Amino acid sequence: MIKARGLERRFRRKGRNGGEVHAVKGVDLDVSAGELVGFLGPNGAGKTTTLRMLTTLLKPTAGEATVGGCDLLADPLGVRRRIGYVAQGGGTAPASKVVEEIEFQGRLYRMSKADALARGAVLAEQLDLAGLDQRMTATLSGGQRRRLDIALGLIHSPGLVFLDEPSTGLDPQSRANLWDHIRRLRDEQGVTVFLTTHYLDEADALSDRLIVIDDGKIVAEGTPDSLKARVSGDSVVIGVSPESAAETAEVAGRLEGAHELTVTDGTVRFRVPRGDTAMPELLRALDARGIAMASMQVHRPTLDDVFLTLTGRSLRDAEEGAPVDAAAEKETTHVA
Ligand SMILES: Nc1ncnc2c1ncn2[C@@H]1O[C@H](COP(=O)(O)OP(=O)(O)OP(=O)(O)O)[C@@H](O)[C@H]1O
Repeated sequence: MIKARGLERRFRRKGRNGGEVHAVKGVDLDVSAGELVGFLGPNGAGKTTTLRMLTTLLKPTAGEATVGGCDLLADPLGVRRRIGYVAQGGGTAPASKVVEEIEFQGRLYRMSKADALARGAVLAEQLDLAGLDQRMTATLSGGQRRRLDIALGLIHSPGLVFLDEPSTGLDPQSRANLWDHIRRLRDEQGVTVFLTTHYLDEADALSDRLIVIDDGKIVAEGTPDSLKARVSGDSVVIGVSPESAAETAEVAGRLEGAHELTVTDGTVRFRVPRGDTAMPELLRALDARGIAMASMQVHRPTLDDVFLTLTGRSLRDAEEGAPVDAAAEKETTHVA
């Protein structure tokens, strides 16, 4: 469905300070039909720029790709006919009725009014929007508006849909509901889904496969579980009194495979291959020395741990350090 080789995009910064931003630095992608792929990275990593290239909205500075079986550079129209694109923030006009948006989107794809409305009715059923066609889009809830954005992106029945940050701005319940709908698009309609996200939970819950991008380059790829398996061991955090912290660390350090040991005041942190089996042994050893444990947490590795292992930074820290102009020139309309 998607095959990209060496995709690159540079931007020239406007203004006196000028300079160049190398937003995407040679990206290779392979996505098969029926996959639900998450494209994960911090703000400013190059996700939207990659997506805009793959959807023909932005010309690559270098590289090549086929999307939906059509060559990106030689046949952009063919690509557009075969894909749906739901931009960050969507593209509905607040003063339009839902039915008008559906008709308008159908017209962009040269569909007859009757065909657009018939397809709109099917999508409304699938995306839980039935009965809302006479509502002004401004009166829809965040979740309903996001589902309408997706319905508009699917009006021409594309086999591949690109979703840019689909759940941004939604409350937890609407996000979970939207994830359900996205999963069903793939499971029940067979639509291939390529979505960008900087939410670890979204990437984890939704994607069959994750592609992680940082600073314009792919830094990892695999199922969420296989990526987590790259982080060696469970993370353990033990709380003891500050006076017994050093001795606790010494005991923990003797556990088989214990590593990344640190001590701060009364908190001892380390990683160990199997936290669940190591803990009883540690408890017995501390007990024998008369050390009382005040608290204990054992965590399976998270995608944030994966990102930290790969880049030396936590995904959240990377977000905080992201450039502020990342939102510049974001698309807010659907591909026509
Ligand atoms: N039109 C533009 N002109 C100049 N720089 C740009 C332009 N578009 C993007 N950039 C820069 O390219 C880099 C990648 O931006 P991009 O929007 O692709 O990141 P992103 O991973 O999608 O981030 P976000 O999660 O915030 O959407 C950033 O440094 C951004 O500032």
